[in-house]
Amino acid sequence: MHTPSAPILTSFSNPEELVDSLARFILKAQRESIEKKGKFTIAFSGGSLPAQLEGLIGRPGVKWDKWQVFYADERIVPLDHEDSNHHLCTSVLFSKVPIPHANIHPIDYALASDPEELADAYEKELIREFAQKDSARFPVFDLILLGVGPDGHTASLFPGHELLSEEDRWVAEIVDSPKPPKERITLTYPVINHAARVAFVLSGANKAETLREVLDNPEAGLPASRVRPISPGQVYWFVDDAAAEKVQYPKTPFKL
Ligand SMILES: O=C1O[C@H](COP(=O)(O)O)[C@@H](O)[C@H](O)[C@H]1O
Repeated sequence: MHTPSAPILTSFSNPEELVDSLARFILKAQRESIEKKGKFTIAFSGGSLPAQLEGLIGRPGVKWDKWQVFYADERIVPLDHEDSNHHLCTSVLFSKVPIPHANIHPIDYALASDPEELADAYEKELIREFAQKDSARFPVFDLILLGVGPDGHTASLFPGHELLSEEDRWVAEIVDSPKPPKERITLTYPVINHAARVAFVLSGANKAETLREVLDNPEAGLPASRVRPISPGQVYWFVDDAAAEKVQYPKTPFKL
């Protein structure tokens, strides 16, 4: 009944085409969400992802005032620190578009000395946006944008980590991240897998082996393989040809 749909993989031969198609995809998701609910809820990752979003800058039709932006994961560092995903997204995208400040939801760094409290506070921020936790078991993001590290981690869900089996919390802290900085928060699988859409964005030959393992060998259970939104949710992969070099998984031409 709630069997996840198969991931949709699209590979692009040039970077401009990837960036433009991703922006068009996001715009369509935004349009559908605003038509239904009058707003667009989206979660951003850090790493290499924000640079792929430049197709949104200056694009007609983006209703920035309707966006509610959260982070799929965040490093527990000051918001203007070079390791902060919020800082990265702000410098690459948010500072260049007319998004109201109040529509962006960063972590509360004042709680940094207690990562669990910080994660709980971020969960409360989500509850305020999405409804009471009791009435809505998990929030349904309109779109979650994810990257994948070479080890197959996504958001701050790392291979072999106990957080991979979190079933209850919306947001969890991690204090032993194998990739620095050690202290972070992350959306959990129940949240990611309740999203209406999840889009992975991946580029470069250094991700080719990871993509092969994630899509051709999901039984290995790498964190990115476990992202399978329940129906009618859908997971999309936007990759370049270099990243797609080794994968056997069938590719689908891009269409909106
Ligand atoms: O640490 C992180 O890594 C992942 C992957 O980063 P990438 O640079 O290999 O794309 C990223 O998606 C996540 O948000 C970040 O905190």
